[in-house]
Amino acid sequence: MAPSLEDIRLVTFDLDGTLIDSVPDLAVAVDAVLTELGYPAAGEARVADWVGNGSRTLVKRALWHASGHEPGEQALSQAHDAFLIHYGRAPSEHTRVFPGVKEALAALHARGLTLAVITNKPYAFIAPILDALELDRYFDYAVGGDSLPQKKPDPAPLLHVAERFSVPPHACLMVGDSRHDIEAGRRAGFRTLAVPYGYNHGEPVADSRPDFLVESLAELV
Ligand SMILES: O=C(O)COP(=O)(O)O
Ligand SMILES: [Mg+2]
Repeated sequence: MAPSLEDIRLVTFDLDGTLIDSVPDLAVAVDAVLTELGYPAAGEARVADWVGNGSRTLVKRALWHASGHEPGEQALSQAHDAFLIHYGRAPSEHTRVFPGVKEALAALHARGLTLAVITNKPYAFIAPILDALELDRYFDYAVGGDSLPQKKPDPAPLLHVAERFSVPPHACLMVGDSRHDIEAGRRAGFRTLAVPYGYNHGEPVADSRPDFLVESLAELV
């Protein structure tokens, strides 16, 4: 049964793994960094396991896997800078919108709900990607992983958006693909909805007990 959104006024969406399949472009950038450092490419399947805690953590996991030890802060910073340059060159070339997403966003937007993106991805990449995939028109606001001192699973980015639009948390819904999204939503007092098709680190998102679970966001229409 489709979740009832009757008293929901604000919907916040995770980006990577929920709205967009971004791993193909993330993997190109990660693999470019690894290759420059003389390591073998990691490939999309591994990169998908490493996404979700922000770009610095993504690069840290890639270096750790390649070298067999935890990278030092300086080496990590250099590799992360290189990643940002590579990813910034083509952040949406092979990235696709998941099925059902556009229909759901269009329908919710038409109903007059406020829609926002809350991702752990750096803020600078959000607008270029949303523009290129023609999703920008649906969103009123976006928060990146570097917009505030805290990122998901901390509830702060969610509470920031609720406050920005003066909507009480119980009238807000967080939509995501991973435990971090559901945990952030629960801690913020939002209702939570999960999709099972994203990047959830081998841990079914149902295990984090979202209020709703849908196979596709088309079920929201
Ligand atoms: O880890 C990232 O860079 C982004 O992940 P998110 O959009 O799923 O929050
Ligand atoms: Mg995600």
